[in-house]
Amino acid sequence: MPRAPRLALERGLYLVTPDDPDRDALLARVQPLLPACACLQYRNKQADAALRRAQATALADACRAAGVPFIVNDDARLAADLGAGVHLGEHDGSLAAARALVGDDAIIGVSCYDTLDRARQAAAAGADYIAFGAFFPSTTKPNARRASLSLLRDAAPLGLPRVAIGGITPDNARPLVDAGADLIAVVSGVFDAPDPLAAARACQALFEIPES
Ligand SMILES: Cc1ncc(COP(=O)(O)OP(=O)(O)O)c(N)n1
Ligand SMILES: Cc1ncsc1CCOP(=O)(O)O
Ligand SMILES: [Mg+2]
Repeated sequence: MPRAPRLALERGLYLVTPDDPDRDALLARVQPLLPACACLQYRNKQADAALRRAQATALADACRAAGVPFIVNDDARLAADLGAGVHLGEHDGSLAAARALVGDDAIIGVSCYDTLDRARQAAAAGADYIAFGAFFPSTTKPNARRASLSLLRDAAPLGLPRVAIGGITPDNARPLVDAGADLIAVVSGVFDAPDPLAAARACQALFEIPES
């Protein structure tokens, strides 16, 4: 029987934060975008533990107020302390250890990169979503390994939400959605856009069913 996450994951934009060195500045960049997000991930690969905790706490409060599921990258301990979900990559510990920390109701997402085998293992271990990518060259993570579109289709029988990541913009995301991505995870395609709110809305609009 599948577990129900605390806040159900809707299809749409999975916004991921850039490496901002300031708590209030990051909050000011993210907060206006929350109405256009299905989900937010706090990711900061430059910050020390104190800044990460301060930024994650501020974002967790903002997400709670906006009704947006909140996920912490890499750090299940921090996620557990904030009542958040956690995203785990291949170097971020086991799903079982994270589950023991965050509890049964929290969302745990797993990076599956370019392999269906990893997705099968994540599904069997109780992941709440599986993430594939990078689908395009990424300035945020230039050395990310690349994935092919067919993976999104091939992962459908696993029955979990499929997340696509890596170099995604409102202009290149359509084929990912058509191939079955339930969420598109985006950093620079929103935050580096001339108008981040317009970019976020354009990503979210890709999931809207056109009126007939
Ligand atoms: C939604 C989503 N997908 C993939 C990743 C990448 O995770 P990981 O491989 O652990 O790399 P880092 O993000 O930790 O550099 C992600 N964070 N989110
Ligand atoms: C964390 C991560 N994993 C694969 S690509 C990537 C970075 C995503 O950022 P961007 O949307 O700017 O390419
Ligand atoms: Mg990681």
